[in-house]
Amino acid sequence: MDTSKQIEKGLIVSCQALENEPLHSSFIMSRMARAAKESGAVGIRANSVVDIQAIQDTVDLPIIGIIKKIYEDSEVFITPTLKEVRAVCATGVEIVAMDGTTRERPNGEQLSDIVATIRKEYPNTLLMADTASLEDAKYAEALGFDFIGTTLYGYTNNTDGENIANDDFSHLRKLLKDINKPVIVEGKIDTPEKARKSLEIGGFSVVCGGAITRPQEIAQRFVDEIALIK
Ligand SMILES: CC(=O)N[C@H](C=O)[C@@H](O)[C@H](O)[C@H](O)COP(=O)(O)O
Repeated sequence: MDTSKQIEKGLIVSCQALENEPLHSSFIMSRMARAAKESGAVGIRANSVVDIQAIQDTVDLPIIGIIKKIYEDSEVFITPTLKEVRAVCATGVEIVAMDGTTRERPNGEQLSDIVATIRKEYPNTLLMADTASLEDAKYAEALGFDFIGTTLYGYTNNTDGENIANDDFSHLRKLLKDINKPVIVEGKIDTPEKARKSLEIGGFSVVCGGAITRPQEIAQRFVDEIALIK
């Protein structure tokens, strides 16, 4: 089945727990993915080859695969170099997501070269650009990405402190005006209402992570609310 059709107007659940998080475990991430599927999610986003493989063994939903890796010489950390992009593609995921900002990449690599190489080596893998700004999104669209994600809005120096829901989703609205490729809304979508709004405005699909799969974030919201009565 066509991956785009499968994920259109649906919920993609990001099942990620880094080494420093309580649920860091491929087994647990695979169970998170199963729970997401049982709830009607249409796709999964996952970090690392081992997590992707565990999830592939557990659910038959399309996966957006990434590898987070820190390099000393760059702020880019989501599937930053050709090496990680290749490793994600080799798992057979339907979509590989990578940093799609205009920032300098590790080892002086160019995003245009990575895209050209991967299109040749993995012509069937769809490419998603994790962007932070309208400028990034235009750049990624020009490079031929299949999906533009809002993933890094609020997470770069020039967007620090921003939130996708601010000002009635003004950033998303601007993107949708200027970008023709499908926009996947991701990052800080922490309520069902925000997820619905993202799609009503014109988002192609919506990715939710922490609000579903990071219990420490979920519990914190309860604790913070309760603290208000003291
Ligand atoms: C900025 C960054 O590192 N984002 C990562 C990208 O894969 C994940 O840590 C997020 O959980 C994911 O984007 C979903 O977002 P949220 O958890 O806010 O729903």
